[in-house]
Amino acid sequence: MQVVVRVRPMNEQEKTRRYFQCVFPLDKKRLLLVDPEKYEKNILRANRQHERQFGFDAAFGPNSTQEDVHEATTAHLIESVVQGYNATIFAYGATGSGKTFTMIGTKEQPGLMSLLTRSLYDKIDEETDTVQLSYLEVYNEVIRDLLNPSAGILELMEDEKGNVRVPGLSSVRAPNMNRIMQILQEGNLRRTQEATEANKTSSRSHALLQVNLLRNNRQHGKLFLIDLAGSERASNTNNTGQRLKEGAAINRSLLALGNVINSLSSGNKTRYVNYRDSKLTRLLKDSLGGNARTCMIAHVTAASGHYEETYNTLVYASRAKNITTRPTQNRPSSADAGYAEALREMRKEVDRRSGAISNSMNQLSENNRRNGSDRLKNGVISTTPKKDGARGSSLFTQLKEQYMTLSDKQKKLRQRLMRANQESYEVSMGRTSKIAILMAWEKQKHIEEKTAQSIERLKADVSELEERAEALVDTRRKTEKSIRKNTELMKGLENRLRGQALSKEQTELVDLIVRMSEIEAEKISVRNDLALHDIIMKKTDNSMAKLHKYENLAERLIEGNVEESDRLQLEQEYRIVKNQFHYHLIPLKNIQSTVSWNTELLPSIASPVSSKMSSTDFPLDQTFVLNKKKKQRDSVPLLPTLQRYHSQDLETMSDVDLDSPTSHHLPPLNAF
Ligand SMILES: Nc1ncnc2c1ncn2[C@@H]1O[C@H](COP(=O)(O)OP(=O)(O)OP(=O)(O)O)[C@@H](O)[C@H]1O
Repeated sequence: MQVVVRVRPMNEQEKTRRYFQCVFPLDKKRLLLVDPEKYEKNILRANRQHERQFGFDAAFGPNSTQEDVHEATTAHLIESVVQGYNATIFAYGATGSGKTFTMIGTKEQPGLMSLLTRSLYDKIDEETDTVQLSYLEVYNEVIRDLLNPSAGILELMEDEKGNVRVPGLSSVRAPNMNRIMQILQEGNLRRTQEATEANKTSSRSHALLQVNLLRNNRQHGKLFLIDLAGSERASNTNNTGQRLKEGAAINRSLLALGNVINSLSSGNKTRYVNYRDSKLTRLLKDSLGGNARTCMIAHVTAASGHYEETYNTLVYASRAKNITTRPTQNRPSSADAGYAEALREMRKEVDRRSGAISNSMNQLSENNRRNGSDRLKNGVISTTPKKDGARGSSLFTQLKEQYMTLSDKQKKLRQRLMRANQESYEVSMGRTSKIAILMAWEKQKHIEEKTAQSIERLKADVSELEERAEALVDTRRKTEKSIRKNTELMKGLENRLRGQALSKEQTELVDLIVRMSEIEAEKISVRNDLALHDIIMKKTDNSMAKLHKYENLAERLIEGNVEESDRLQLEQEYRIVKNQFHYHLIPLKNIQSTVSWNTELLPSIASPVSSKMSSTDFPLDQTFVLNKKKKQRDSVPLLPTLQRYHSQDLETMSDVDLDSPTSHHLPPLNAF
């Protein structure tokens, strides 16, 4: 985790109170904090150490600008997001220390939320990338959608992949920078703000802006920007009543965040990290200990009157510096890069050759026109269009355009097939887990009413998944039919094109566009395989994380030096994690039988695109084209027949390797 500190300048009120500067930037990374007591003549404390140095990844003094902070800390994170990583930036500090100023800023001095999203727009490829925004606040442990306040109170859920989600949270497409600014402004107006002693417009909630980067409509990179509520103490802000209550809630989540930071930074890998204590830590789970690139911007004021908060913030930030995260890319984008590169080159080549052919044909047509008029003069009219280069050329060009249009349609159909495949995989895995859980519970003799309700809900989930699976089978069938029909049309067009090709250039152009269509199909195939692999890897990673957690809990319980009150909670957690681990493994164990098919209409790739695929030799590589044709399979792939779940089917699922369920071995019904 990158940790930086920003010192805000003293304001008029602080100057009137005759506070003096007590934080001094020493250089670009270090700060000196001077205890105001140094200047008081207190004999009892004369020997106390009054100065302390702190070192961070960067330190910004009172005169730093928004751009300074952005350039030195967060600008490079955008590069990571474009490459497919997740990044998180959060502003920490006491009330009035400048968090909202840094994150949101003013119209004249826009903050990181605008600067970062602007640089994101500069870097993305508008043809393939889309930006989506979600904006929520956590106030008094309640989550609200800042973009759609009528959604009411939202809940937090952890899905079976361990990802934290907020169902019902709206996300809006942000086509340009102006729209982003408008969205942010609207959202900020809805944020819970009140005047406190310490800040006239104090943000009482934690605000989380999520910027999603979609590439070809799939999740690619994610940016989380978080403006935390002030870490003040109630006594300092003279708050009472509602303010005191929310102060406690703010402190609870910040305390939980502090505990998480302490556990993660202790260097003890087996130390238990409790994210569950607050909504904030649950939301930030993936960003703190997980795979995101994280930057914390701690804020302090330079004024001596806030020495205590400044000291606490700097100690908090120093601890956070010890947290290490392991950023992982969302998807290895390089595996299909060879195909993308080859296609780009081929497209250029097609344009070049088409241009050359149409030039020479225009020339030919001009000559024919002249000859024609000569012939007319002599009373002779040519009636042989096949031999007429100009007419042949325009038909050739038309057929070529038609072929390219069909090829484009084929690409879209294949992409649809790929999406249906991926979703089928996910649906199948989810269904297997859920059925295994149901089986375990239905074997129980005595079921309480509350549990029975959960079982009913789970059954409803299973039948929803089954309906979805059936719909997907239908989509696959229809799409495959269309692909097959399209393939025939393309084949017919290819034959007509070859018949029309009069020159070597035209024959080569036909080879090229046919090959391009094949490479497009291979590229989609590689992507499909990667995505399926990714789904399995994520599931495996998640199970490994559960295993790790399970081991940690087991070790702590075995060691025995746990307080009695903690022990009960630990034991309960241990049982939940143990069961989660067990049931997570089931779809992985059954992966072959669960989803053994892959579509044969996406060509199977023996080896990744080879270096010999250069723009000069692949288009005309006839042997390659012929080999590929021989390999093409025309049999219809068998789709697995979906067996719907009925409780009497329990015994038929014997391949699910379950221990006989006991009350200690029952899977949590709602933890998935
Ligand atoms: N670096 C800065 N330069 C100039 N003014 C600043 C700076 N940082 C903060 N301020 C000003 O200080 C005041 C308090 O800042 P801000 O509202 O950002 O604090 P905060 O930490 O978000 O407080 P809270 O937690 O209560 O929301 C604002 O008027 C803001 O404009």
